[in-house]
Amino acid sequence: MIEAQGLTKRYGKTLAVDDLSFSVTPGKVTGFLGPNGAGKSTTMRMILGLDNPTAGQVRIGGKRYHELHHPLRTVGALLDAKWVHPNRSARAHLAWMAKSNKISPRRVDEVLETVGLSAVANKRAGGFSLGMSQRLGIAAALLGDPEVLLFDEPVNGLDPEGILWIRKFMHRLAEEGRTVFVSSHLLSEMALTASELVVIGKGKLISQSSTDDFVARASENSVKVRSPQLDVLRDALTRASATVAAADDGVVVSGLDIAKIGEIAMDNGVVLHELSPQRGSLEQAFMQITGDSVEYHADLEAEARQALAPTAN
Ligand SMILES: Nc1ncnc2c1ncn2[C@@H]1O[C@H](COP(=O)(O)OP(=O)(O)OP(=O)(O)O)[C@@H](O)[C@H]1O
Repeated sequence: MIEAQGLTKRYGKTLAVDDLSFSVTPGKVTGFLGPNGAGKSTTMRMILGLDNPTAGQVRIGGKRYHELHHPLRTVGALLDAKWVHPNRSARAHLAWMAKSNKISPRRVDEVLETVGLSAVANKRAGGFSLGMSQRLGIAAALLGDPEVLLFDEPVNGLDPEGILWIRKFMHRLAEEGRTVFVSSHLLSEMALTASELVVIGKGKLISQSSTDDFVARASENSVKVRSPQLDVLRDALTRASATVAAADDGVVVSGLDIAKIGEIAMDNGVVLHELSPQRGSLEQAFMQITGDSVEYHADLEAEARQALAPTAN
């Protein structure tokens, strides 16, 4: 469990993180999203005690990072996959980390096996591909068998196979009951990986919710309708103040809920071939909620406006 309360970080005039409160619970993959410069890396560094908050605090399992007796046994992190001595082998790198953190050397071969690097364990890490380096970084994060795992942009630059591997691996860690907190720019990938989202903009919290709710709240409520009597239906729906737009082989209706559209069709003796809710993508939701030049929706409007407003207030 990670809990941030009023977390704030100022670098000179830049307010990188601004009164941020959120929680990340075990047993799920929680995505950490925000436009460039939103403050994600700064937040992760504060969680890991690499940066001190200007105000507020963040706790892991109820403790600040500096209060943890064996930090690597509580929280593991992948921040920079290339952070490894290039001439050291993968095994030597992990053995050095294990030793300096009083972790059993047996764990080294276990984690190499877990991330599928056993066959190259004695090869120079400097010669690793990005995907292999990411796996080595993940192995290092797993060394202390921690309950909490943080990954900053773990799929950046990976090929589809590498991305799929990371996605499945995160799911597995969450299924084991761990707390998995992962930032990424790849929204479509995040939609498949994370069931929960913390979204920030300009250092402030915009939303914390399930991924499904985030997309649903931001997507305009619209319904796809197909019918052999579209003209009759279009007139009836328009009379009921719905907006009807042509789409492929049918129409997309907004302004009425799906049940009402079905009832209007029935009242007018219209046969329906399709009546289905339309869902936006995480990309659309993200652009809508974090972009400056768009109309915000429902209850997110006030939160998003506030979060995206200039910070000099
Ligand atoms: N050490 C630092 N000194 C000064 N300003 C910093 C420092 N680290 C971050 N910042 C500033 O704080 C803000 C947040 O940066 P941060 O790297 O946390 O954002 P981010 O969401 O991780 O962005 P990206 O996705 O582009 O990596 C930015 O305006 C950045 O320029």
